[in-house]
Amino acid sequence: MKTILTDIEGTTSSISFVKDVLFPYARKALPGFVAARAREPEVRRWLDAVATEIGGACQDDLVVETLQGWIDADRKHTALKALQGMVWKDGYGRADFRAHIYPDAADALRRWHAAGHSMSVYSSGSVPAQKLFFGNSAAGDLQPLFSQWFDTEVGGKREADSYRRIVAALGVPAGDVLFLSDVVEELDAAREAGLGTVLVDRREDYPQPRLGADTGGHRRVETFDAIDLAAG
Ligand SMILES: CSCCC(=O)C(=O)COP(=O)(O)O
Ligand SMILES: [Mg+2]
Repeated sequence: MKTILTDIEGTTSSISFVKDVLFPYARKALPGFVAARAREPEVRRWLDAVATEIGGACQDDLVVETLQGWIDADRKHTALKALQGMVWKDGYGRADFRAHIYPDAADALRRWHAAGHSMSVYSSGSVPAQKLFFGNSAAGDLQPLFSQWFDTEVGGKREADSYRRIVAALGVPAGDVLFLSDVVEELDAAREAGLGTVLVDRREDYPQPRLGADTGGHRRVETFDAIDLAAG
């Protein structure tokens, strides 16, 4: 029985939804969110982490500007991702948007779950953001399909040690885990840790198909329908 570990952006869901809907929402809402909630310990902790990184004690306004710059640069910084998740909670709560999921991904996830495969998520988005994402998807509440959730608090997605830690937490042999991602460097790190890998190369996100050397030797599919769990 395979254990499936999946990335989100560019894999189950479109890059455009994250870049064109979630990021602008967070960018706009951040100043008001920080003004209203900066004293809450879980918010303060991450604001302070950003302040430390940019040189120590500074006004929250500067921290907000820094975070907005990181959004524009698509930095996968743990503090930014944690704060984004808190901001998006309001958006999902008010039904301002629902998370995009490719129909083939939603169908396959439901099918694999019904067949008894264990499924987990590893994304740069914070664990609370991941749960909100799948709990409020355009295909309905998919959160119950997943058993474990991992973000960059376990380590960077391009580092083999992160996958070793995930495999230890999953409690199965590395070779029984299949990692799905749109990023070859992430798949390289997972393969180094002994996981099986599939490059999800979606035409909508990557108009130029990645073929030959560009696949890094990973199995390549364009949709989840083409993923053969029996292939090893
Ligand atoms: C699930 S939160 C929204 C996605 C996000 O912020 C992100 O950075 C996704 O990166 P991924 O590792 O899923 O490619
Ligand atoms: Mg991705």
